[in-house]
Amino acid sequence: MKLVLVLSLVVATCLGSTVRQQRRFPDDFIFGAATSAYQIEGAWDEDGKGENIFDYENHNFPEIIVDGSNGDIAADSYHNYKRDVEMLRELGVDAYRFSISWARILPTGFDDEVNPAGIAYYNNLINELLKYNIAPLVTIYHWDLPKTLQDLGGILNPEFTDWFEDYARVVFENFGDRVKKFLTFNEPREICIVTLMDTGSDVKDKINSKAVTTYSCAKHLVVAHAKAYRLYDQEFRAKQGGECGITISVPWYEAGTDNPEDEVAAELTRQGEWGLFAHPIFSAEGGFPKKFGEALIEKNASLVLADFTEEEKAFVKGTADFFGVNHYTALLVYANKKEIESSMPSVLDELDILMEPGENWPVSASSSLTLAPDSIFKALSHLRTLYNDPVFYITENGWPTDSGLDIIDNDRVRYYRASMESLLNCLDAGIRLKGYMAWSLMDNFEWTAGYTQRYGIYHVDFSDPARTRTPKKSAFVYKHIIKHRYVDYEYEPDMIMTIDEGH
Ligand SMILES: C[C@H]1O[C@@H](Oc2ccc([N+](=O)[O-])cc2)[C@H](O)[C@@H](O)[C@H]1O
Repeated sequence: MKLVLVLSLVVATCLGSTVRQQRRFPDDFIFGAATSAYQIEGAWDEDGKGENIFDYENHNFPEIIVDGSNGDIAADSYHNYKRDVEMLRELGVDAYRFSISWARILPTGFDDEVNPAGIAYYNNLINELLKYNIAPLVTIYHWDLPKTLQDLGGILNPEFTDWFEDYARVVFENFGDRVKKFLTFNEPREICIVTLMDTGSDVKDKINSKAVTTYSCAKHLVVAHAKAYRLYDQEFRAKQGGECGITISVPWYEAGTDNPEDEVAAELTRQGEWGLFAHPIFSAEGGFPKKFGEALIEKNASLVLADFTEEEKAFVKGTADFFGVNHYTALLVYANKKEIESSMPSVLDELDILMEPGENWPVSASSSLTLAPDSIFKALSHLRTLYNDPVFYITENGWPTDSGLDIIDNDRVRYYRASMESLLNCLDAGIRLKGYMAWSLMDNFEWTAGYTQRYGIYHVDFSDPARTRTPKKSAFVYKHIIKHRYVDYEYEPDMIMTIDEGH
């Protein structure tokens, strides 16, 4: 009897692990890789491109960047786009997420002067992708605002919403016949809470007025998004047949203990960090998250949450065909425990909250970025409940390593495999997750970290004028997952890259 019990336990355990190992991604799950214009293109002033805020900042204030570098040449994708597409074919991906440089197609930021060379560049890239059945997923705005518009107040100018709508029209008109998925903005949270602080001429003033700045920025940004979405809906969708969404960065904020106060603090953090941007678009209520605003006021905050008018709420609500999620990491949240002022100004500063990674979570080359357990699943489960089960795409997810030759990037492989398990957990739970974009296709200019952090699954030699690209171990492992639709922990690549049939 005992023997039978032991045997059935062994069989059940083996079956359990076999089942776990063989969990598969459905055939229609979209795998891809992502980049953004300023981070890879280079050719900063070539063929009529206008200056953007990063050209200006990084040329004039190089001390902001860890290694004093800039994106003038970056991975030189402006001249290497055919090699980029070849890499995508090697990987066997279904989609490529890239962004349009606003100042490359509209050098002054306004739509009265369109740069034909800029349009031609993106046409060439899109056509090259389509030649090999790789679907373009286009981000309209990935942070690189034309300098001319920044000089007029940038996103804080209420007219920004019209400038963006005009720009989006040029994008839909020129590329929408072939591009079937658009993202209006990449990461409003970072635009309004982080990069807004880095750009423009008077950084200190901006930090002083950070709350007002964050809320106006958030409002202008989601209204601009809604204008572009409604424009697509009314003038382009019927003939082009595509979809339009937005990408929000969603780190997972988890209560540090079972204490209900920590759960309240965690939810306030979620709402203050990404709810400010997701709630107006995806919630049934619309506008800024009410509970978050009330909590701020209760704490005698000096800030008052300036909400949307009823008309604005209705205009913005429901303006996304899908929810793009950039997800990298998680933090544990503790109420009433803040010991130090955080270096990054935040609308949460008024609340007494401590956030830190879990003790045993592996840390990457970026100290704030750790491998947190099952955080994609936790984040998407929560978003699904809050926002009535939207369709999701993971539009970025990746792992930084230090600069250097990290071709055998085992840490990145471990991270990607953990992410894949978390994606499969989402699919098992019935979350409507349709695709995943690895950040990044190749090493690139990592904002204030310059070239000191590498996220690529292809290495780029930045000392080589040709910017030679070499696949890392993670590229082979990702390719294997895409091809076989499951995570094979036994797989050790031979490191010889080829293009398989069909691509
Ligand atoms: C590496 C990429 O980073 C993206 O931005 C973020 C934002 C927030 C987090 N986070 O963990 O909270 C991670 C990355 C950005 O969109 C992309 O351009 C890359 O730089």
